[in-house]
Amino acid sequence: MVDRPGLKVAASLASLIEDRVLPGTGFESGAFWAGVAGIFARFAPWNATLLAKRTDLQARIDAWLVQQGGHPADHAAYQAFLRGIGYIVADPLEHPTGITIAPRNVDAEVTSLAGPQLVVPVLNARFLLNAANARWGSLYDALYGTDALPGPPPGRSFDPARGALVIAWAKGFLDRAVPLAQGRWADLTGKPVLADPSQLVGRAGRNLLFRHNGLHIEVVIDPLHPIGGTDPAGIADVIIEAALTTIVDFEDSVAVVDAKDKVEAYANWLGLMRGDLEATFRKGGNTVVRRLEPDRQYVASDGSNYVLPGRSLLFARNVGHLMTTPAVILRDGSQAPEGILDGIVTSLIALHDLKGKGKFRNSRTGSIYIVKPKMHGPEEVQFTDHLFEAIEDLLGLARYTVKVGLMDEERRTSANLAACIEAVKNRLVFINTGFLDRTGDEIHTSMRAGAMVRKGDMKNSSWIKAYEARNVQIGLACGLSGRAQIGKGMWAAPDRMADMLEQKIAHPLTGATTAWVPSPTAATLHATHYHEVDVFALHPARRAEAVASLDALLTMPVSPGTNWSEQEVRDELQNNVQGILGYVVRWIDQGIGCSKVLDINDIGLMEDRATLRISSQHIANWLLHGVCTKAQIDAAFDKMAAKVDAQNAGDPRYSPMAGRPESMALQAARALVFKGVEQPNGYTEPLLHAWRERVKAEEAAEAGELKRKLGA
Ligand SMILES: CC(=O)SCCNC(=O)CCNC(=O)[C@H](O)C(C)(C)COP(=O)(O)OP(=O)(O)OC[C@H]1O[C@@H](n2cnc3c(N)ncnc32)[C@H](O)[C@@H]1OP(=O)(O)O
Ligand SMILES: O=CC(=O)O
Ligand SMILES: [Mg+2]
Repeated sequence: MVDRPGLKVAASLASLIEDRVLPGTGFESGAFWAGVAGIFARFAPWNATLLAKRTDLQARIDAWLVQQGGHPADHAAYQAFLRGIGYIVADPLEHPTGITIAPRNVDAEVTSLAGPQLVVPVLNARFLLNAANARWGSLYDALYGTDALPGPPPGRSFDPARGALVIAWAKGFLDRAVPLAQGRWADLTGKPVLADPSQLVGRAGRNLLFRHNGLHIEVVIDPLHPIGGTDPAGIADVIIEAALTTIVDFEDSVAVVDAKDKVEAYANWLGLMRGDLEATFRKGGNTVVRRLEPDRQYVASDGSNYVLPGRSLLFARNVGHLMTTPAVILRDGSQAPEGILDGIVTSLIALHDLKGKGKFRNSRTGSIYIVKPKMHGPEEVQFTDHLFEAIEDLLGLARYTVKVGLMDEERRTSANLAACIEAVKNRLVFINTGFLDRTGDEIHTSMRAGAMVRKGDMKNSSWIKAYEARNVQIGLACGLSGRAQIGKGMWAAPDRMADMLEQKIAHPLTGATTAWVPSPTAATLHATHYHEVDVFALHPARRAEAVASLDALLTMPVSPGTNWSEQEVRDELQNNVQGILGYVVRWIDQGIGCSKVLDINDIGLMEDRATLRISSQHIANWLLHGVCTKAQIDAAFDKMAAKVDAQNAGDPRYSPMAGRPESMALQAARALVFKGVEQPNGYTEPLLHAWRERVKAEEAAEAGELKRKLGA
């Protein structure tokens, strides 16, 4: 650690900031750190007070539910109780003036376009670059390489029958998005004549650029290409605008526990904001160097240049208010709140973009986009608003330059959504239903109400339907249409693209202007939904709907009975335990924060800290209410440890867990379940961090020992 005015800062972080971030921003290091110390002095105690309030409210809810003897039958009494303890506050939409958000200088990707939002873990430069470049994706590749179309997965050599299916699908899509004046794209043999010629907005060589619902589609015409050569119109590919926005995730998809990890994360964000991030890796026997794509150049019909962004608009998801970081130590010797540090450093780094110091532009309108997760209720959102004001003052930025994406993923936020929106109304750029964290919080908040329904049945609960509907309805009532995104949650089955194509169209149909996808391929396929549905045209009808009731939102997913068979209980436990172990073992032992983990049916599911929160809270709930015994959970851990070991047998860095009670990963996984009831809001971070730090300390000690031996 090195001393800086009012703080101790990890040497690696001080060096990143002073040697690589501050130069070019116009800030001098001493003044910068003094300003940072001032922000911590003001906001760290406030942050602690907010966390204490979370604990206090949860204790009151627990006590009330115990006193009621479980799920209260009387909705009115429950609401009155929640209002009495300050869990529910006054709804600004009930005020005659209502609220209309008013963010300024927001990019078109957020205000007036509807399309996919990709999420990418910040620690993986190869994925980060791929995500930023996922603004454009090949529809042919996305269809050919996934299960989007029927038939066996493609092998090494080109399968012409599958190729024909791909082309038929893509041309069917063009028929709907860019219809021809006569006939179908499949029958085209020459130049297309469009039903609406104004859809042709540019050309690049022979390629044609079309626009539909604000999104672009480039039809690649190349008769010399192996595919184009066999196509009657010479069409070699259909490239579509895909991930309009991407969230660079510092939160639930990464394992960041110390200064070294934080510096790596911030350095990658710096590379994105400066435009010089590179990743070199081996793929398919070749060395690949991946960089950010430049903007795309076309010629409009009047001969002028038509330039389109080559990259997705990037947001940084900071961590929430809960955790602290050893990267900065405050004057009283305590660790700094990590969310405050993230806010300061990610904004500071984004100055490189704002001041035009980078190779490319991220925000063309001069905004910094930060997603703030896991906030509980309006006071916590207001805290973020004030923190961002202080950061703007520190960095000499105009008020409301730093924008916020508000995750609606905790119950107290859903129950007070309009008040939360009001708290950041001048900087709000999205609301989003993070249904995974939200499910974890649903279980934890009502832990004492009774045994929850099975995990798979959660999606049919009345609370989740009300939650999803209210988010859109309240968003529209607060004027988000045309000003900010209304977003839907993650498609957590990255290999199930046929299912995604079938189901995720529901997101734009409900009025969402964006929805999360786990990969560039998923972004390309999901983008087609925003051609099928003109989301903005649906908004007036959605806006006219009555907002789903608060009572429905507050209805707890407690099972009406617990007479599950022994087999059903075993299946439920094993499914949850397998997900927990498969995810935790990589987090703890290898520092991997987001994984594709096989579920009990061998389907690879995206697991992150939010899905872990659900699984661990669910088992903790069933144990608390006697649906299962500790012995049954132990048996599930024994059986699934062996299964997860077998699934990872090909990984040379993997340490088995079965029969090894000393495995730190296994101990962490067990603690998440057996100490689940007492975890703050059911979060998994405190235990994950503690165990990962132990593994890192052990590895460092072993490395030191080896060095000593080699030196001796
Ligand atoms: C509840 C929440 O908070 S959800 C938000 C947090 N979740 C996420 O961020 C999920 C992001 N997605 C991912 O991390 C990954 O897709 C995983 C872990 C789910 C699967 O990863 P893998 O098993 O390695 O994926 P898979 O082998 O199918 O594909 C890898 C290829 O896809 C690309 N890819 C996969 N996901 C992404 C992504 N999110 N962004 C960019 N590229 C990606 C990789 O770059 C790689 O391509 P390359 O070889 O050309 O570099
Ligand atoms: O962050 C997203 C979620 O679903 O949780
Ligand atoms: Mg979340």
